[in-house]
Amino acid sequence: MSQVLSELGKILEERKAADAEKSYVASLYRSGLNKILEKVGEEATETIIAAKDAKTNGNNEEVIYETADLWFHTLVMLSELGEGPEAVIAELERRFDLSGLEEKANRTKK
Ligand SMILES: N=c1c2ncn([C@@H]3O[C@H](COP(=O)(O)OP(=O)(O)OP(=O)(O)O)[C@@H](O)[C@H]3O)c2ncn1[C@@H]1O[C@H](COP(=O)(O)O)[C@@H](O)[C@H]1O
Repeated sequence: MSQVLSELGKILEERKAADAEKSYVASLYRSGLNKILEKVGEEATETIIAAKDAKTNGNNEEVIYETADLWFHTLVMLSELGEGPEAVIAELERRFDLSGLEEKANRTKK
């Protein structure tokens, strides 16, 4: 797993005990799951807009920035639910040798 994701997962866990006045992540935990989900929604929308703009202007800088915001907020969401980035990495690893179509067919069988 990416060292950055792993380290960030640890920091997010540590921030559960941090002062919400001094830490953005702690302030999100204090606000609760609905606020975190609102941020995930906001960042997803901003990412979509940035991707459309990138296609038009040929510059990917903004879409990379917004995608980082989106990934970050989804990691905070998972952390709030007691999960870390390793769980998502493990799920992606599980899918490695499966074609997307096969994986989708397996999903509907569940
Ligand atoms: N990777 C990030 C990261 N990415 C984005 N953000 C914050 O996410 C917010 C993005 O939301 P917006 O763009 O909507 O900004 P905003 O208008 O201030 O947000 P709202 O007031 O609307 O909630 C900004 O405040 C960014 O600073 C992040 N904040 C923290 N991290 C990581 O988390 C660690 C812990 O952060 P703290 O808890 O703040 O110490 C940091 O060391 C970083 O590694």
